[in-house]
Amino acid sequence: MNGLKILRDEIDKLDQDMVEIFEKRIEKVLKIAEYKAENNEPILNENREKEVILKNISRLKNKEYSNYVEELFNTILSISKKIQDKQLNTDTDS
Ligand SMILES: O=C(O)C(=O)C[C@]1(C(=O)O)C=C[C@@H](O)C=C1
Repeated sequence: MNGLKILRDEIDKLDQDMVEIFEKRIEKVLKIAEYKAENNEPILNENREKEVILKNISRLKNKEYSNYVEELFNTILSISKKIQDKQLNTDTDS
């Protein structure tokens, strides 16, 4: 096995872990959507989003990646809101 193959296999494993974690995160996001629907809370919580981004930037060993982690979490948060919105609207329609 050459070096490139080894590295790609390692990336594949990390990607697999990320997808698993992503699905677990979505499960929690869906539960929060339920809570929000029951308590008439809006999907968007800007303060919480800022907290999530800052907390995860602070976890970086290499702060040079700060902007990338911010970009990553903005994407994750945007997906969360899409999923919550879809769930809430599907529930209302049914
Ligand atoms: O914590 C919440 O209120 C959520 O709905 C979860 C979440 C997230 O994905 O972390 C999603 C949307 C909100 O704007 C903030 C955070």
